[in-house]
Amino acid sequence: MDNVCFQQRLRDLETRVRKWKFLKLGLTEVRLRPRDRRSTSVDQKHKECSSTSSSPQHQRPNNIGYLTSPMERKFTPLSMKPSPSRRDTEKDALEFEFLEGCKKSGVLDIDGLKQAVDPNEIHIIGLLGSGSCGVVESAMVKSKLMAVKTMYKNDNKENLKRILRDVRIMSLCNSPFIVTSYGYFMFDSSVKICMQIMSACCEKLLRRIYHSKLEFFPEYVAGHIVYSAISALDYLKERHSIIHRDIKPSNILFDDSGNIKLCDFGISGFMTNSMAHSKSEGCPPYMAPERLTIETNSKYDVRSDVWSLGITIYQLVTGIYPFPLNDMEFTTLTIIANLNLPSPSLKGETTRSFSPLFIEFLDFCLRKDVRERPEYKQLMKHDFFLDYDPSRGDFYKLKTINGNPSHVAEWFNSVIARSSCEDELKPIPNTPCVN
Ligand SMILES: Nc1ncnc2c1ncn2[C@@H]1O[C@H](COP(=O)(O)OP(=O)(O)OP(=O)(O)O)[C@@H](O)[C@H]1O
Repeated sequence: MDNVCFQQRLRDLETRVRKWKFLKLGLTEVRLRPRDRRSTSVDQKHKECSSTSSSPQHQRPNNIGYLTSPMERKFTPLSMKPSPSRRDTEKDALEFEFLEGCKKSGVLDIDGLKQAVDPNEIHIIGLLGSGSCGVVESAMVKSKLMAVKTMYKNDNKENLKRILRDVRIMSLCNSPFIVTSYGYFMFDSSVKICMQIMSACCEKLLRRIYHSKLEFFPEYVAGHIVYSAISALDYLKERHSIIHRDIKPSNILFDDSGNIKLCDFGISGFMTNSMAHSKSEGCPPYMAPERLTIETNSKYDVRSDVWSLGITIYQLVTGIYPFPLNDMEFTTLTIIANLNLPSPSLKGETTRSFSPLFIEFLDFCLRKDVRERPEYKQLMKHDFFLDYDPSRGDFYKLKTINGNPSHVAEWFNSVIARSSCEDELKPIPNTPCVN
């Protein structure tokens, strides 16, 4: 018998028994909802779990119940190991990548200093948000305030793929428009990514604005988001041949100095010949028409992220998700995918006025027919994008004070000051990706 496989199975068995003992000891477990693509900025259940403990050792994953109890599992004796020809080679490769990744586990690069960190040195402070793959918490590590994303590993191949992709892409990226990773920890049943802490995502801000009846995102803030997001997406494409595939309000983050960065690479993909070749999941209400159409959903390019950014920006400046949402997600997706139905446009917007340049830019992003939708390089030549490019000197719309983009920071801090953090938990009616 292949020694590596035997050891792997033994390790799996040990892990299961350990988790089973853990459950038998009577520690309470809250089962995670079945996987869905919904992400909420703050999940009350997780908040309760995380606030009870400050040690990561006691932060038990809350999804282990239904997937790991040996009582519910069909146990395959070691002698019945599938023959090599029937083995899932992709899963083996992922397990191998996981084992390789373990070698760098616990080595954090904090402010240019690489250091080995013990998991006990992660002191959790509070919950920042949660998504379909795990929770994000603020934590103090070696006197540095960080965001720590914990993703729980199970036997599902897609789950492992997603975790490894997030780790790999976060470690690769070095852009001022992407959240910086300090390093990661890999355990038998979970992975923790330590990253730069941000103040709030656009979804949280939208909820605060909506419930406190403030003005939705002003055009100049939208311009700043467009500039930062397209710069990040173009960097991912040009430098690493990566497509994000999950652009939506909860994956665009602000810090209180007004910087805007992308996060969450769990469903990003590597492209060949500039094309993505996987249907992969995403958040359907933000998916481009070509990703919702059977003939084209396994061959699309970065222009599908341009669409998702367009929908996100439309929602931020109007407060409205531009397609009718009802119980039937299918109906919404059919409307998006139907090229004969009109695209959303700010032209018809009567409650607020926007510049013709902004309206035109968003109309380009929201062209339903992908062949008519521009790529990043074309969008980066558009005057609306150029207005927010700081390297354009006098033409730069956001005049800086002492080198700081003060306008965005001022707007962000005034929204936070004039709204309540409880509002971050309250969904907005007719908006996707909320609980
Ligand atoms: N670096 C960070 N600093 C502060 N908050 C963060 C950070 N990263 C993530 N968050 C918060 O946590 C939320 C969930 O994070 P993330 O999207 O990475 O999780 P996920 O499980 O991959 O979710 P999704 O279901 O959207 O794919 C974000 O919407 C954001 O509010």
